[in-house]
Amino acid sequence: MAADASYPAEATAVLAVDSLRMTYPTKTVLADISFEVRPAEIVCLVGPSGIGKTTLLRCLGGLQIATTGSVRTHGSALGGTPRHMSVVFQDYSRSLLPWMRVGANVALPLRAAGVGRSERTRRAEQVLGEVGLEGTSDMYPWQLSGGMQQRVAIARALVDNPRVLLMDEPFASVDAQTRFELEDLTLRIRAETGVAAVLVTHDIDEAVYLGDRVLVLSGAPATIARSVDVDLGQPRDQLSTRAGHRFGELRSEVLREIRRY
Ligand SMILES: Nc1ncnc2c1ncn2[C@@H]1O[C@H](COP(=O)(O)OP(=O)(O)OP(=O)(O)O)[C@@H](O)[C@H]1O
Repeated sequence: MAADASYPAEATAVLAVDSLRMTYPTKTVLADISFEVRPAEIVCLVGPSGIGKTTLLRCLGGLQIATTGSVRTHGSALGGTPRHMSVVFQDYSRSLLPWMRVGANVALPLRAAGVGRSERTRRAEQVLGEVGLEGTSDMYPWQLSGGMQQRVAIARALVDNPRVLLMDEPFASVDAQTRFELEDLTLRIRAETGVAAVLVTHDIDEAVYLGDRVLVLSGAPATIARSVDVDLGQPRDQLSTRAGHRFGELRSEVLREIRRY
């Protein structure tokens, strides 16, 4: 796995969550959540529906403020979503702006950061190429397939060279074949850029296939019931990795933990 050479040597975690607790007016959803994410690591979050996965991801991204506890990135406390962090949501049709062309959609974070037009255009073209969408800059998102639109959303998340990607069920709205392609795209991007990712998924096989670690949330309020190290090595392959004995063991381990509650 490619570690990021530009990452400060003294820092060991791109994200450090300590004793996080989240209480909504009606109930406490998360309690005492602590974990770290290292540079270039993919951590998958799984757990039953309604357990608090999205809530946790929103707290990690500074989109929601935890009731108590802390989220630190590069050693500093979060105050909103930092520039080196990007979020990819499940619903690409709502996250892309339909009145803007693909290139402009991808370049949005750079525009917000005050990057000039020619550099924005250059970088958007480059990152569209990296996700396999060269030549689509002048199209509108609605002229592309669902899988292509999610690639545009991933390109936009990558355009400003993030150190952490937060992904909330990013492949749940595409067909099975496209899902495999986007999973492999995520692994390739991580290998090439050293970006770390926290990915929420309902699909246990996907969590094991993509993750270096799978965190299982359970209970009410939810805690991390189990952290499973995925010792499958890299690179992974949709056919041979998933058919392997160890893959089956890891999948069973995660499933057992989810079913326990
Ligand atoms: N803004 C809010 N105000 C009050 N309760 C909320 C709010 N957002 C989420 N909740 C509640 O918090 C709990 C966790 O929701 P969350 O969406 O984080 O779960 P999840 O594990 O991501 O669910 P799913 O897997 O179905 O997407 C749910 O009971 C939900 O109703």
